[in-house]
Amino acid sequence: MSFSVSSCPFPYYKEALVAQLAVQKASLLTKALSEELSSKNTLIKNDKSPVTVGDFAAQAIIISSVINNFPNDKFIAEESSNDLVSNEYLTNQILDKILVNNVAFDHKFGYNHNRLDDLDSIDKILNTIDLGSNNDLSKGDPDNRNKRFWTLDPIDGTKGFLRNDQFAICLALIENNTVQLAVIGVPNLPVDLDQILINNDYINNYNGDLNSFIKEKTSLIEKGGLFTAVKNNGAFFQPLFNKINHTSDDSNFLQESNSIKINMRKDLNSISDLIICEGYEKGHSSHSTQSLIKSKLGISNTPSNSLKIDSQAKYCCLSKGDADVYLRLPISESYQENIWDHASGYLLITESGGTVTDMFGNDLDFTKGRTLKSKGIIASNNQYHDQIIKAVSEVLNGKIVLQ
Ligand SMILES: Nc1ncnc2c1ncn2[C@@H]1O[C@H](COP(=O)(O)OS(=O)(=O)O)[C@@H](OP(=O)(O)O)[C@H]1O
Ligand SMILES: [Mg+2]
Ligand SMILES: [Mg+2]
Ligand SMILES: [Mg+2]
Repeated sequence: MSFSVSSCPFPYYKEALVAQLAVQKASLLTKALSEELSSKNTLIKNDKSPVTVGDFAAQAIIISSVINNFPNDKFIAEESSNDLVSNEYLTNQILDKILVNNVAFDHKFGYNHNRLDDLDSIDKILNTIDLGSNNDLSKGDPDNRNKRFWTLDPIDGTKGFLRNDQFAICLALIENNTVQLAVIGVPNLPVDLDQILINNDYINNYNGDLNSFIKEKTSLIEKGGLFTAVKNNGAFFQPLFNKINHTSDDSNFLQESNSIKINMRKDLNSISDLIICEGYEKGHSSHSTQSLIKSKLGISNTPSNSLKIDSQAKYCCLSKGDADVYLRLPISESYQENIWDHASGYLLITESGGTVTDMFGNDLDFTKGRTLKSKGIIASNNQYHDQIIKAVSEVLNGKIVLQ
């Protein structure tokens, strides 16, 4: 069930290949589900957030694929089978979707290696899902310094997924206390974000049947991105649903495959030219604090300067120059960000020329357990990072209560 590649000078060569294929396979399944009504079959977890057949299936596929190739590796992943206990309907659905997707994946891409994962029973699926939390990396108050582990968000932006809007499949490898490899699949992200903005202009001035107009326009837009970053080797974009062509003896495989090297926008003329990305859900970040920060910086709050996007698709937009800053200010004093919500995006940004810090300007530490112990996230193209952090501090000092 595993496949071998000959030795390659590119760091994390085999890890990157396995991660890309696993994320692509999970993306195929979740993309199909996001267009189906039955995916709205949702459980609500103890923290009141939704989880779907797609989240569980994607987690099982990716963990199984990685473990088959790296049997000693460990995971910190979002989902747990506890949330599925005795739900026979959902467990059957998960197995069914995984088996159908195996056929679809082989048929669509015609990969000629053995299957990545080996999920053929409900027990195997549940045990695999729990490899994401049943380990010493996740329990108690772990110190994960100097350990090698993966962190996985099988569907980031589950609420966006349920709206058939933006969501992301996010996988990262942490070793030597830093994120070394990141792969993100964004099935619904337009390849060219400008097309959405152009459409918004058309839409504002359109007098006919708006619903059918939007349906027709958006169905023509090419969607789906696979983003890969390797520490000290850059960030890359390729279409998510194209065959991934790697040759094992290629020392520079990321450039040689379908992918293009990407970079954040640089050398803007003024701070008011910054395009800001924020979360879509009002319950996940403080839109009011973010508005105050934008106005302090002199950035207008128009739809083309301020994009509201679910999931780590925000980091993807920044990394290829469709936006310049991601603001995520907390809505409560007590919330701690999960490492799987930011690890992949963090490397994607730093490898495309940007910076990611907490809201005070400090680096992020992914080795302190399942959550970051810091507050807030600010990602930017670096050019005005210090000014942004200063504006955050001024706004928060004048506004002690967070929302
Ligand atoms: N209160 C609060 N504050 C901050 N973050 C929270 C909060 N509650 C949930 N979450 C996490 O938000 C993850 C989704 O993030 P998004 O960037 O998609 O949210 S949004 O775009 O702001 O709507 C979401 O990830 P998924 O569960 O994978 O969808 C959660 O881990
Ligand atoms: Mg969730
Ligand atoms: Mg998430
Ligand atoms: Mg998730």
